[in-house]
Amino acid sequence: MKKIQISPSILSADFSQLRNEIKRLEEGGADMIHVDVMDGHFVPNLTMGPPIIKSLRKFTKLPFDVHLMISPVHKYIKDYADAGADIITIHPEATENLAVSIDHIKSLGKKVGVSLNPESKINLITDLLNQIDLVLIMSVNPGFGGQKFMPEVLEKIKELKKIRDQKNIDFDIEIDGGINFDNNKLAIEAGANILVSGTTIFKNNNGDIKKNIDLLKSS
Ligand SMILES: O=C(CO)[C@@H](O)[C@H](O)COP(=O)(O)O
Repeated sequence: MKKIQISPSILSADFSQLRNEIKRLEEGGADMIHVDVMDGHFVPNLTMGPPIIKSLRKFTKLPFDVHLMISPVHKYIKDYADAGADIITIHPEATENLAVSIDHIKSLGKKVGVSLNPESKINLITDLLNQIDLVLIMSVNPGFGGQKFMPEVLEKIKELKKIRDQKNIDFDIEIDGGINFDNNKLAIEAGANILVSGTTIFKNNNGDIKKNIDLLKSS
């Protein structure tokens, strides 16, 4: 079984204190830092671009797990790679040619993630799974933190895990959206090994990040 990892989403952090928030996440045992990039077009919200990632890069050695919710995405991939992203995750619907965008991310020396929205089917990526390092399953419609977990996506995770076993290939399964101390177990049992969480990590237990990360990891 793969090690369970936590990727806290800084969408729920105090933006005026991002450097300190990242330090708190590092001290609290985060395995990576999840950066939600939104363009107000692919999703109905605007967040951060490469300069913010670049300015934070020097303050942590943790990998930056960058989720690009932007369309068209292809021409911006290099900017995020140059800014210091370690994992670059894109949506199949946001690029004209998913295989070409995957190759581009690899050519920049970065790990490739592909994300599926709740309504997106696995067959969008089945043929490319052997090229992908991470599949990010959205358990909310992307755009905002603090939304309600959609349990129906657990079936998609089970199916992905089955395909991974059958094809004997290796990729991480990450889940994102509404993850809390009740559904973390369901996500892990279904096959997810990386949990993204914003609200639960930053807001629960008076913002005790270490406690919240430990609780999310224990299943
Ligand atoms: O990308 C998104 C939302 O679009 C997520 O990364 C959320 O930011 C996770 O936040 P919570 O649902 O845990 O509050």
